[in-house]
Amino acid sequence: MSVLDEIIDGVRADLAERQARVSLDELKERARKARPAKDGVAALKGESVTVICEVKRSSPSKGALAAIADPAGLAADYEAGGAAVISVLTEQRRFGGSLADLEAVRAKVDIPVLRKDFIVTAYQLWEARAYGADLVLLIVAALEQEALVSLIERAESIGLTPLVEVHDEEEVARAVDAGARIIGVNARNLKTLEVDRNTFARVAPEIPDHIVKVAESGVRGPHDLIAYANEGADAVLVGESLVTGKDPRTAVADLVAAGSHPAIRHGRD
Ligand SMILES: O=C(O)c1ccccc1NCC(=O)[C@H](O)[C@H](O)COP(=O)(O)O
Repeated sequence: MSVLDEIIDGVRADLAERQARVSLDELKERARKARPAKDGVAALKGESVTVICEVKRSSPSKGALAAIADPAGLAADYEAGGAAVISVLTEQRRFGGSLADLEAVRAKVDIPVLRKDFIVTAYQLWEARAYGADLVLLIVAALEQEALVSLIERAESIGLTPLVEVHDEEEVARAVDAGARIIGVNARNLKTLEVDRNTFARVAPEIPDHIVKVAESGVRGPHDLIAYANEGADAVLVGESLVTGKDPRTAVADLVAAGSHPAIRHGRD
């Protein structure tokens, strides 16, 4: 069984517990009262390369990364540094996240918030909206095509912007066919956990121009952002290097400054 399959087994077990406690109708009612969702595409596509900053306590590949007692405070630092979107990992078993983290972050920042999890049912989309998310991650490798199409449509219909994650050319074709407006190319293979920063350069040319392109994982600092930008990234998603660094606000500001540097060609020349 791959790491991704193991994670999803755990996600399904935790999901069943939540579904037994909270009805879909209750979630929908809560979602209706939530602040209207912000536009994820508008937040990520700009003149400069934008930065999605992640609240990530631990990971299957590295174990414990950072205690993060105050996820909302960390998110506020990210926002002050110039982040375009905050990514909140809500998976509990392997990443130490929760819906409470999502809710706390949403209450603190004004920029859009991404629910980063392993979404396999519409119930999780309603949870995302009910707890204040504006975007949701949908992982192509975790979903049959019919489910992917249906979750993208449902997400859009309730105001969520899906960030559709791929790792190879075949998954790009599936994401495009399914109607993705934002595609994230993850340098991390979720089945082996290997990180290959060449993945974006190989896979991104298959993504049509009108789709927002996000380079995910393995960004250690401005030099990696500049490399991804020159390969056509509109945005980067950064977790580990921010949560393990000493000064997240300055680290984000350095990334944002690199993203607007005139040396970046990024289809703007
Ligand atoms: O981070 C992991 O080990 C991981 C393992 C299995 C599935 C997903 C995983 N991470 C989710 C992500 O994609 C990253 O948190 C995100 O792209 C940020 O990556 P990084 O900057 O390398 O922390």
